[in-house]
Amino acid sequence: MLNTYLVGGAVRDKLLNRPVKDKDHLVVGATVDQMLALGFQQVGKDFPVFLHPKSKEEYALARTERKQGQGYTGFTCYAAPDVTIEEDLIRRDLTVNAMAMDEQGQIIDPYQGQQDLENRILRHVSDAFIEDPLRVLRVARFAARYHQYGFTIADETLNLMSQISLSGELSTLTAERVWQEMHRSLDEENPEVFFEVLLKCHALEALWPELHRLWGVPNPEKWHPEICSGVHTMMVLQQAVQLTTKSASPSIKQNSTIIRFAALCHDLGKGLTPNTKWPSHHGHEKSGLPLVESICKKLKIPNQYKQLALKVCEYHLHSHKAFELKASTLLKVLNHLDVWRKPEEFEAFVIACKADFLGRLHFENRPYPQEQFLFAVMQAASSVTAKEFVKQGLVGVEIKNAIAKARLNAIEEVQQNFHNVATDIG
Ligand SMILES: Nc1ccn([C@@H]2O[C@H](COP(=O)(O)OP(=O)(O)OP(=O)(O)O)[C@@H](O)[C@H]2O)c(=O)n1
Repeated sequence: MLNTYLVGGAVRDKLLNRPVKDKDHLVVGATVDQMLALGFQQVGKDFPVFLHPKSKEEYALARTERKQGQGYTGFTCYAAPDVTIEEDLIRRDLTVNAMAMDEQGQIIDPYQGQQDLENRILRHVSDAFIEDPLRVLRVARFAARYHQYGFTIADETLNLMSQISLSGELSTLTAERVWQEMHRSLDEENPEVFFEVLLKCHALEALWPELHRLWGVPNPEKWHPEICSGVHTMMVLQQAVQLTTKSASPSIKQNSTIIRFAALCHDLGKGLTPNTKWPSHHGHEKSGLPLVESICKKLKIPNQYKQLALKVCEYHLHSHKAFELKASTLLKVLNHLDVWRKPEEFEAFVIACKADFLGRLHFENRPYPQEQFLFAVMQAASSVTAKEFVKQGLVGVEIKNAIAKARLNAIEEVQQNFHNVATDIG
């Protein structure tokens, strides 16, 4: 009979009454050969992890880990029947992740994880915490996820996270791991907490200087009572969360992390404004584009994320000023956004712009009639297609010109219909 325990996130989330996604099991006192003889399938390359023959859940042999080399690689692990459960649990990142549950449902908790769970504290288990720089990002992500329950990070743990960040070790993490943590954080209810934690522990400046530069960059008080561009960006991110959950359309929910990423990047250009020009940021939409490109390249971010982020960065002010734009400018923007081929991306674009508008102190509950207007403009313009002009016998460039003209007329009609709304907000 194997001596197995449920460990890690499954125990933590069970105690928090949250749904358990992955069940990880720990096996104490067994050998690789015993596991194979019982029909388990070995999957781990670096240490002995197996899949259960029926449930396919993960079972890992108890192990200790020592860091040998630099960075995220360079661990030597020792897995053998004499490794105790306490020895396995002490190598883990947080006390709330270092609990085990035996088959009778009894909790094994040598590092006071339950107490920290009750006190809503994310605390490292031992000094070995600093051996793994990924933990800086993991703890920031857990802080974002459990913020809703009132969790905060213990001061000593935050100090260790600063120590790791300032040591330069974060640069040893692969792009994929970093993006995985950022992406998972964007999917949480309070992704802004992820970035705020990274700011506090000096990881933001090490990982994304383009984003870090926004803190301390002022905006005009009239439009941005919160003043700081970094604070504004965090408020926009939170608005993007609100707009991509609950009552959002299925396609918006499906693209929620793409929209949130675009919200995060929309004002990067403000970090480049010379301080002699503050608090105005003329041209920040264009100057932000290479910064968005650079973050996406560094993290090897999927193309869909980059495409929307670039569009929101370049055209968010056009969205806010939609009622003041000429029909020809509106048509140009629709062309740039390629709404004819990507209508769903346009919906995502408008939501990200709306998050920017609402993500300001005291603006949170304002209406954003630009949303309805832009959809009406898009729909009217999209309803014009080549078909009718082909029927009339037009060919080549004549068709192109006729479509453009008809689209302009359609947009002007929508402008007339929205005339009252436009004068109200003007
Ligand atoms: N860098 C890491 C990665 C993992 N772990 C340990 O391995 C467990 C399982 O890791 P993982 O599945 O990545 O995380 P979960 O805690 O299960 O969290 P999530 O809900 O995000 O999957 C963690 O609870 C933690 O005990 C760790 O100590 N340090």
